[in-house]
Amino acid sequence: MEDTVTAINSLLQQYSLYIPQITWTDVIEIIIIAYVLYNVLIWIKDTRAWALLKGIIIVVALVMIAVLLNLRTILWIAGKAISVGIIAIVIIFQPELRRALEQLGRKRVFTGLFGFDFGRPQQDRFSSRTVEEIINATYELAKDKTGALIVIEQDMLLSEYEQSGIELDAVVSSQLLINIFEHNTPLHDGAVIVRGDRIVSATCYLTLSDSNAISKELGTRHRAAVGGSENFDCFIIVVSEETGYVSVAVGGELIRNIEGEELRSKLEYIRHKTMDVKSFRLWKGRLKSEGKIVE
Ligand SMILES: Nc1ncnc2c1ncn2[C@@H]1O[C@H](COP(=O)(O)OP(=O)(O)OP(=O)(O)O)[C@@H](O)[C@H]1O
Repeated sequence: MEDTVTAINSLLQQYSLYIPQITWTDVIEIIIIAYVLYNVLIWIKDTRAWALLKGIIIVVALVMIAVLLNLRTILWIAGKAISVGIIAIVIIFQPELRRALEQLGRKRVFTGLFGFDFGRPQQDRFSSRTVEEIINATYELAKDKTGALIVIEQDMLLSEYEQSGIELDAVVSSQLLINIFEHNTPLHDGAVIVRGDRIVSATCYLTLSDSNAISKELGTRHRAAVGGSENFDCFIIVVSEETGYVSVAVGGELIRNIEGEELRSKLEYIRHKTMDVKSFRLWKGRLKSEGKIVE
């Protein structure tokens, strides 16, 4: 065996070829870098950074042409512009970078590894009665094409959104939810925040998402649902005034036009566990493959 390895090595050396030794740390590094790059590219694709990336590719192509033609003045300007450009990118994309870091912080990798989970005690988040009340209200509102935005708190406290609205402290009931979103009533605008079995606030303002992935046919209500779920780990239900479709958003992703049974199964799930982006994507994929959602 050793003879074979030596023979192969001398053969490679003869042709000036060199195969580096790959250790298990190299493999780990390759996996980590591939994972990080993949996620950065996905993030770029879903934000304004996508247009920026295309701009950078064009600039790099122009610089390469300048190198080939030895255009020294242009190369000098490009060299000086790089450091300023990097600072400018950080300033321009500060909101996206902040959101990306927040999303990273929300991933359960570290809490799982080191055990510092600041979540609540292991008990049901809300009762199955609350699930039924939310579902009844949602589909009643959908039937009448009354727009609604219901934010269900998971692990992260939604105080920021809560404070932007009018404080309530009422047990969740379908009648109350329907009443809140009734047109031309003082509380119908904005979102309702549900914490446990109670509605804590109405007319709340959620941060609008600036994601390019949101369909152009959707307006600010859906954009607010996506934006709200980008910043916090909440589960958001949207009823469209235009179509009567029920959609849900988690982690900046939206599933449109879902059926009551699907919504019930997910609300039952988050009664006991936190729904994160990964499980939401898996659910989205399954619904798509089963043809249960229309996009
Ligand atoms: N940032 C926000 N936070 C909470 N609610 C919002 C926000 N922006 C808009 N809304 C709600 O969305 C309503 C406007 O919805 P709009 O028609 O623009 O959205 P849409 O996504 O097209 O929904 P629909 O299908 O219901 O028309 C507002 O009246 C308000 O109630």
